[in-house]
Amino acid sequence: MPAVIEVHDLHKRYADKVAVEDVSLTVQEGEIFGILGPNGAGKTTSVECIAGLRTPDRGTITVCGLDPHRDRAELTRRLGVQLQAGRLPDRLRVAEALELYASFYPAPADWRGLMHGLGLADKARTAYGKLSGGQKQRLSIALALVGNPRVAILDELTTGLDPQARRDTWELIEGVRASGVTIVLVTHFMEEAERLCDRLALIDAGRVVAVDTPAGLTERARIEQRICFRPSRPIEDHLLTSLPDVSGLTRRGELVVVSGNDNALNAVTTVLARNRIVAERLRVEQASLEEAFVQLTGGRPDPR
Ligand SMILES: Nc1ncnc2c1ncn2[C@@H]1O[C@H](COP(=O)(O)OP(=O)(O)OP(=O)(O)O)[C@@H](O)[C@H]1O
Repeated sequence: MPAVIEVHDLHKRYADKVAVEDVSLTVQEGEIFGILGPNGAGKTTSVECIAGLRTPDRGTITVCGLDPHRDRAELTRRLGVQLQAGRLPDRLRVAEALELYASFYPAPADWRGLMHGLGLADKARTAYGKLSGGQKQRLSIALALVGNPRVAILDELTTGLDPQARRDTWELIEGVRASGVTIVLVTHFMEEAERLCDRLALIDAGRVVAVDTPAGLTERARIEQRICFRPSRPIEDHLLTSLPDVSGLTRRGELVVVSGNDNALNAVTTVLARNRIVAERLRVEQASLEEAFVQLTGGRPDPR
């Protein structure tokens, strides 16, 4: 698959603050590429440089073979951008904004279709200043897509949306990807990253700490599984902690929680069976992308 975005050694500082220390990444055609990281990691600065909205201090960027800074006008026709701080004049109505933006492009998307797809049809005549935060957010997504871009950069796509609107937006984005658009998605939501992204870059303190599929990142963090159960009869800890596949055991009330490697479940159930103990309410908790995030970046995802 050809690369649509290539970033090498990106570096950007604001006065005395280094926002991006060293970011290199490649986005392939047709993929949804996620950028994940704690607050202040440099995600927005990186995508603003990719979109040509900021000039890097160092490093090279190409988007569809163009230099985002030098070839800005040319790139605008191929790139749709939804950024965190997007704002429109308060009196501009939803349909007017979409029609206006569509008129900037040689081959725009069907703006009415986008308006319907994003649940804004009944707000067509509502002024921007009267929209709720979630409606403004949906309009900014529609405006990013109205030019029929080859590449779309979406920064915090669903922040501020309720769970249903968030799921509807995910479906819309999957539809956009199916039509061949390459998408770069900055997100704080692990569920969103897992559901939508083919690959993810984890950024921490201005550097890329890992690039992988969501499953690959989880695996890379080598997080153990946890086996929780209520023993039908008392069990002594050492029967389980002495197993080579088990690394720890804690108790939560009546529940026993055993952590260990991939084989721990097998080993634990064998010991239980041998001791005629039934594991009631047995549950295996797998590692999550969120745990991988915490382990790889040392930070917590912002739950906004
Ligand atoms: N215009 C600016 N002037 C000065 N410092 C800035 C500016 N924009 C961002 N920064 C700083 O640069 C660093 C990276 O910011 P950036 O917005 O790129 O991070 P982020 O990963 O997108 O964060 P968030 O998840 O909170 O949106 C932060 O420390 C931020 O305070």
